[in-house]
Amino acid sequence: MGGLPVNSLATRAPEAAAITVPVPLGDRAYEILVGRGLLQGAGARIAALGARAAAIVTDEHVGPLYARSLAEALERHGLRTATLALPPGEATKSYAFLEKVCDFALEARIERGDLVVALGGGVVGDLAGFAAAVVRRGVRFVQVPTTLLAQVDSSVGGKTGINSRHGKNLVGAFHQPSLVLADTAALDTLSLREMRAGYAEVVKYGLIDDASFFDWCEARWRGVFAGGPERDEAVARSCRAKAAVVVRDEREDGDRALLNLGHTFGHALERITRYDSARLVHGEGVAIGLCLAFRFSASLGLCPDRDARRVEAHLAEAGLPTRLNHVPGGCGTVEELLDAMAQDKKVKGGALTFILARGIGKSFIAPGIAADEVRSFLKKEISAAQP
Ligand SMILES: NC(=O)c1ccc[n+]([C@@H]2O[C@H](COP(=O)([O-])OP(=O)(O)OC[C@H]3O[C@@H](n4cnc5c(N)ncnc54)[C@H](O)[C@@H]3O)[C@@H](O)[C@H]2O)c1
Ligand SMILES: O=C(O)C(=O)C[C@@H](O)[C@H](O)[C@H](O)COP(=O)(O)O
Ligand SMILES: [Zn+2]
Repeated sequence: MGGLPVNSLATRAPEAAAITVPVPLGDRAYEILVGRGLLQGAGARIAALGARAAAIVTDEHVGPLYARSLAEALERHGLRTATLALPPGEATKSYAFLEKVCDFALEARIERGDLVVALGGGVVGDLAGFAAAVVRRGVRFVQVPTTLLAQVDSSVGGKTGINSRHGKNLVGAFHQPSLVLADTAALDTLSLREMRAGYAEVVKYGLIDDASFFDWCEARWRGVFAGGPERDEAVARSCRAKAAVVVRDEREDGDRALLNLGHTFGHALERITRYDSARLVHGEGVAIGLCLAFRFSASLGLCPDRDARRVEAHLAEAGLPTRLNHVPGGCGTVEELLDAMAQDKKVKGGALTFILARGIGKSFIAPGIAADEVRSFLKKEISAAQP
């Protein structure tokens, strides 16, 4: 990783005050720190965990921007470091790259008391977190999320894993990080497409159970994108919402499934587009999935049409795809979509579980949804999309 990092820590403003969101999970409790410029103090904060070495896992976009300065900061605090930069994109969440990350951590002599540090988006976080869960049957890890999606969602809660040809995230483990450091200034270098994708997961929290947060999103979303105080507020509010769910149901025996709102459809679309980030990224699948979940709820007579329209209008206003015909290269057939959904982790006794809504902020878990209900809804969605 040659050359000067574009966002060298040396050129940054002094460390800003952090908003702290606690995740009180007993002996695995940890803190999420949110703030502009937090990477500046990352060396001290990570060193305080007491490790002697850190294996930094990043990708080839994020590495040149932030990895060298993070490694130097850790080394200044006495940690030995090694850095691995992986190809960016969803296809990297695979068996092949899991092996590479595990071997890298072992070659770096990462012991159980040491750290894997995931520096990047959700792809790096899920993959490196899973490697940390299985190397030596579990080493500690730190999340340093650098996308909006990773800061508001994937870095929190301990779901780690990779994709399989059978479906999304089908191989993985629950493994909580020891610390999450979300420097919201890191989002200044993120593409607009990826900001939008992450924003879909922000909106999701409002739709699940916080209508006033959805109102706030409608009024303030431009500040989140522009990097105003709204950005830190959106990240912190999202983390608080997610932490509250994770603390009451860490392993998704119940309520945690609410965080899957929009994902039954979204994950099916990711599989159909073969995890090709050029066609569809996770947050875009979630945006379409949120709209479908609301329209499906409305079609079942559960949710007012006007709420479904409001969800779609807001996501479209923020530049996100909202319909099946917005998937570049096509969304597949109804049967292909149903086939992909059949591998969803919420399936029970062969029947689909959906997260549906009675309105904005009124989502609920709906088990036992008949495939025929979904089939006729998808047929209507696809035929409505035909020119
Ligand atoms: N574990 C969970 O609870 C959870 C939650 C939500 C999503 N996910 C997973 O997260 C993944 C998606 O994560 P993502 O949206 O962060 O995608 P990503 O990790 O692919 O990152 C998106 C792109 O942005 C680039 N990038 C990252 N940070 C950057 C920065 N600061 N500046 C410039 N470029 C930057 C990356 O290189 C990549 O090209 C999916 O695999 C999804 O399944 C997991
Ligand atoms: O943390 C959770 O729980 C979520 O469901 C958050 C989702 O945004 C995320 O995409 C998660 O990876 C999906 O989990 P999965 O169990 O459906 O694979
Ligand atoms: Zn998600």
